[in-house]
Amino acid sequence: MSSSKKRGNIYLSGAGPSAWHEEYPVAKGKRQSPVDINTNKTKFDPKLAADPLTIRFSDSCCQSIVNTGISFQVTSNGAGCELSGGPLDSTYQFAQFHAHWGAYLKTTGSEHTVDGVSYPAELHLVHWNTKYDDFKDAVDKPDGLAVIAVFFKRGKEHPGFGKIQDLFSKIPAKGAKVNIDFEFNPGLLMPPDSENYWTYLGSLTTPPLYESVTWIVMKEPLEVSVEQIAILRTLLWETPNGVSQMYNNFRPPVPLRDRVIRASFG
Ligand SMILES: NS(=O)(=O)c1ccc(CCCCO)cc1
Ligand SMILES: [Zn+2]
Repeated sequence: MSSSKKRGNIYLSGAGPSAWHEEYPVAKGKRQSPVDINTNKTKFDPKLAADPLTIRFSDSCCQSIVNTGISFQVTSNGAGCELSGGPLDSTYQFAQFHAHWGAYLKTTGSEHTVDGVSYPAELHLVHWNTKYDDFKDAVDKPDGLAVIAVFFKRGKEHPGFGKIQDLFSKIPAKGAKVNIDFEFNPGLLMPPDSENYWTYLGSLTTPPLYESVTWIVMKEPLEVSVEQIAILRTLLWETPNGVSQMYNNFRPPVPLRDRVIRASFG
């Protein structure tokens, strides 16, 4: 078994994201993610406001949390959690949320950037198009997924996210999974104003990098405390030098190519 396979850390094995194209040629494709959102080049689209994005979450949709080896992932059966309107032509069902973050005392961490500026972390709420049978069927289709991205910024504590972080100690290693036996509404993780967003056609930001995602990037970040950002790094992952704290599990922005990022606001 090659060391990169044994140490399945896609960010630290070999040259990391810049080498992904060797195994996944689509990494150099025409609709890859994440991207830098240059606010001078985004285009307001009144149609996005005419048919408002409808985001529905429920108290009973989060079932378990797992250490995927590259992030935490809260998995849902999607009950009562659906996304429609805005840039979407059909109903998408919630499947899971996870996040990406940076290193101690660094400003990087998010995957998307805004005018070249990173946030310390970025949350992804992943949904699949219900025109397909299930997530697995949808995951590699051009209109298969819709992901809501929420930037985290340092500020006041977010008790709701803290409830999820309290479970991190129970999933110390890749593959570890525990049930969530309390009500948690993922809507808690949306910023106060979720009317203003950017949207563009992109991809998964980790291998297999399928070009199947309609991205919906919230303009307003969610405030979490500096301690909560630090707690993200208490999750553990495998590295070529053994098990260590999980951080820098983000892909840096890739070229926008022939795409325009639309804004739901003027
Ligand atoms: N960072 S992301 O939101 O683009 C994202 C979402 C979902 C997956 C899972 C792909 C499973 C392939 O079988 C991978 C990445
Ligand atoms: Zn992600």
